[in-house]
Amino acid sequence: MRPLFSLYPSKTPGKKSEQDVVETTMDSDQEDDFLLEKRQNLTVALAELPYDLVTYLERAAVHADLGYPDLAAGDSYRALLLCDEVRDESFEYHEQALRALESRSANGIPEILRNRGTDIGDSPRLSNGIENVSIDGEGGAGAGPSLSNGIEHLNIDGEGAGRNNSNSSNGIENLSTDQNGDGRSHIQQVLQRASLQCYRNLAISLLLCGCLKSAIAFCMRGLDEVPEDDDLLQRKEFIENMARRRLKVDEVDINDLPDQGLVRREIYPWNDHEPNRFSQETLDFLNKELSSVAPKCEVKVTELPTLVDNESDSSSFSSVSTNKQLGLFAKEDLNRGETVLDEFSILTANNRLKEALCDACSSALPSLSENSTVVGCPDCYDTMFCNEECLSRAQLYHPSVCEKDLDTLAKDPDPKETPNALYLLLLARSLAMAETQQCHPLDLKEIKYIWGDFLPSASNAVSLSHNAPPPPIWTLPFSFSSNISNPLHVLEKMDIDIFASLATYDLWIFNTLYSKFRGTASARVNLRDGRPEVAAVHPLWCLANHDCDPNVQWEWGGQMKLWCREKRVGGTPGGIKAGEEILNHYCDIDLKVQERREWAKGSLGGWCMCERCRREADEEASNGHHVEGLVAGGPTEDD
Ligand SMILES: C[S@@+](CC[C@H](N)C(=O)[O-])C[C@H]1O[C@@H](n2cnc3c(N)ncnc32)[C@H](O)[C@@H]1O
Repeated sequence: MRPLFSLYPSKTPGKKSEQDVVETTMDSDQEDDFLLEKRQNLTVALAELPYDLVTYLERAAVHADLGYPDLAAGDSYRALLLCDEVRDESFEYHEQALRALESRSANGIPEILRNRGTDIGDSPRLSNGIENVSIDGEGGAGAGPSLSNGIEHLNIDGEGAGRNNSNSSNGIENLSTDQNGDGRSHIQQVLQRASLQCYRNLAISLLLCGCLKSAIAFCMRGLDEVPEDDDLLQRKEFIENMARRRLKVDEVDINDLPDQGLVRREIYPWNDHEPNRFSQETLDFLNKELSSVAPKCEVKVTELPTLVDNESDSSSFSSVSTNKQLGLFAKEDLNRGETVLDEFSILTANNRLKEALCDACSSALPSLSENSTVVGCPDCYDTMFCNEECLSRAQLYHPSVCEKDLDTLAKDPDPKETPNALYLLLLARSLAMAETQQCHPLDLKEIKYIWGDFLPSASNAVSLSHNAPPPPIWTLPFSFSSNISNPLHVLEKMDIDIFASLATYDLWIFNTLYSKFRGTASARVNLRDGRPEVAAVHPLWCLANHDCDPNVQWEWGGQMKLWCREKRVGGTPGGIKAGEEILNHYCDIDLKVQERREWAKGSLGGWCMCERCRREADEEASNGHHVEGLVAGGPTEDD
């Protein structure tokens, strides 16, 4: 694994020789181990000194070197918030943040904030180490942006082509280091350097995540503070140029810039909450949970076809490769119409502000007639539940959000923001569950064992070599607001100290939660306008795999219910024999094969390869029908 970019200045001047590249490759594992250890030490340091913005900036640099620009942005944003705390005496953590900065600055400007011109000699590298971010192949024959995730293959080139590399040109160097030189205190100077560094970090790291609008917004905020900062000016220009090409416009309106990017979806190397999903211990736990919810079913390890998203990868349907996952199986025969699973979950969310939905299970509230079972929370006026049972279940999350003014969060969103808003609300619910139960969010039993659609860290890594292929396409949707600012806003509303709670509420934890929700949540649409309004994770229901010829049917009211189908597709009688897999359906099975497969690309992660899909695709092909998406050059992710 190699870093995508560096917020630290590199000590190596000039371009790498071939030998350097080989040596770097050979050492990259050791380098990663070193960086991971450094990350761990900085995380421990932050637990001890949570208001130390310098340590946040140090960890941002390590995250960047490890190739996680999203995590670098998260640390830089917390550091920026701490800059505000230092600046404003009336802020809650002012004293702590000021004392931490004073202590870190006692021996001069902290290393991470120093001008690196002296470190790098004649190197054209600028003090933040980004040096020269260029779009691969730009200006070359036929070359252009190559990735759909907004990163577009950013390369670091050792030469500062066409840039003003003067050490005194980037704003930071213009600040006097003389304690009394211009009347400002030493601390104020350190603070100004720090906040400028935060803006620079946020600009480049959010750009690398594909969040161009937020990246440029931070450039502009930084330029408001230090208008002459060459570095920010260049980043802003770079983003504008990239946006002009992507949007194919001459003038860029910041409001039109893309802000939804993609980041790495993986079990982070330091995540020790993720269980071995195939261990006997996990299976025993899940089967115990299943015994009351689906007494005739058991969870087992199974092999599923590895889903692909184009014809060349799936050239022979007869030789489909498989991968190990979990699935739900019948332990006993199940008759037609028989209930297979009946599951309640409090991991639900709804995005309607004035809709009469139960806060716990998100089903429509019964009417408020004389004998209505509807009850309100005795401590806050607005929160309603179907009945006493839902109120009692709500005690597993509601106390930490009761009267906390979170009712309007992500409600009635802009239609194109609806899925993100629902995922944010699920995240908020999981944080409330964790806080109320005093449990790490990743250890909640509703979350710990669910599928996250993670890729191995190695396949997410980005090479820095000059000859490297394009970086991998990351798969976890990411935006500054959904992943960084809004979760912190939720925590603040819950009166949680966002600096002192890193062990439970760090950005990598939010990303892991989002990965799991995106892999398992179901949504319900409002029948009046067809828009998704409710989302939920049912941790046992979501163990059942998809098939376009399902043997069960599902419905989600207050509970998620699965029952055995009367008939299979094609009219054969239903019924499930002991040992057979419970085959759920995630899409409308009345769609044609190509439509189902288009849907599955987004939702399953590739073309559905179930027996029915393969058979119908073969039939269509032999009838000479063009099957959309099954021909080379068919729709891509960008479409
Ligand atoms: C909700 S989970 C289902 C349970 C999952 N197998 C587990 O281990 O927990 C959905 C994921 O299961 C896999 N999956 C479900 N049905 C599949 C199918 N018919 N073919 C291949 N993979 C499938 C896909 O990876 C999908 O993203």
